[in-house]
Amino acid sequence: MSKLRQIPNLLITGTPGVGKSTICCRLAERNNFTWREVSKIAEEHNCLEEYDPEYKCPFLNEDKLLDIMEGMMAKGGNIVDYHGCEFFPERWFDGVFVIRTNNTTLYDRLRARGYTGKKLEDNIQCEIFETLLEEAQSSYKPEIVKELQNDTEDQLEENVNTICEWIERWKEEHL
Ligand SMILES: Nc1ncnc2c1ncn2[C@@H]1O[C@H](COP(=O)(O)OP(=O)(O)O)[C@@H](O)[C@H]1O
Repeated sequence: MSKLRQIPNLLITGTPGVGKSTICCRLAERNNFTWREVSKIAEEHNCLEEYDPEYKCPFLNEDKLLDIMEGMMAKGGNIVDYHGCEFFPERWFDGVFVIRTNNTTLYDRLRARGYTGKKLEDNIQCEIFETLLEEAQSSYKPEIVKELQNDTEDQLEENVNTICEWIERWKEEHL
């Protein structure tokens, strides 16, 4: 599938609060790419099912979501934003960026978002145990997975520049 694409598809993943949306929004603007917020797509297309009382969030019907997204991904130019990565088809992505944040910074961001109790603790643990990094490394070829630290405004700027440069390089290599 990637051979048919003239512009790449990217996956921006990481624990909630690491800065995925912020990065995706800037990337989409600078590159004229489409930002695909998976949680929003799932909500808009009724892919969310019964509520999980423990995690205070609904279950995702992954098969239904993938069917809906398949057509969107065909042409390239998509930036997919989600706090999970193992259930997407590997062929969808040319680059997978795992965004990381140090624990105390992430704690403050999630508290500011209103997270408390188990939900807060589980997300901090997810970051400490590098869950999303491992998930990405076991789901995609190592050469397309990159880890980016995103604690400060300077790093945010740097990360957006790094990904923009990566996009330009990919385009040159796939002319
Ligand atoms: N590099 C950064 N430096 C400072 N604050 C940041 C940075 N990246 C994101 N933030 C802030 O952290 C919060 C969570 O970011 P967000 O993009 O919503 O994360 P995610 O989409 O991964 O859940 C937001 O308030 C955002 O403004």
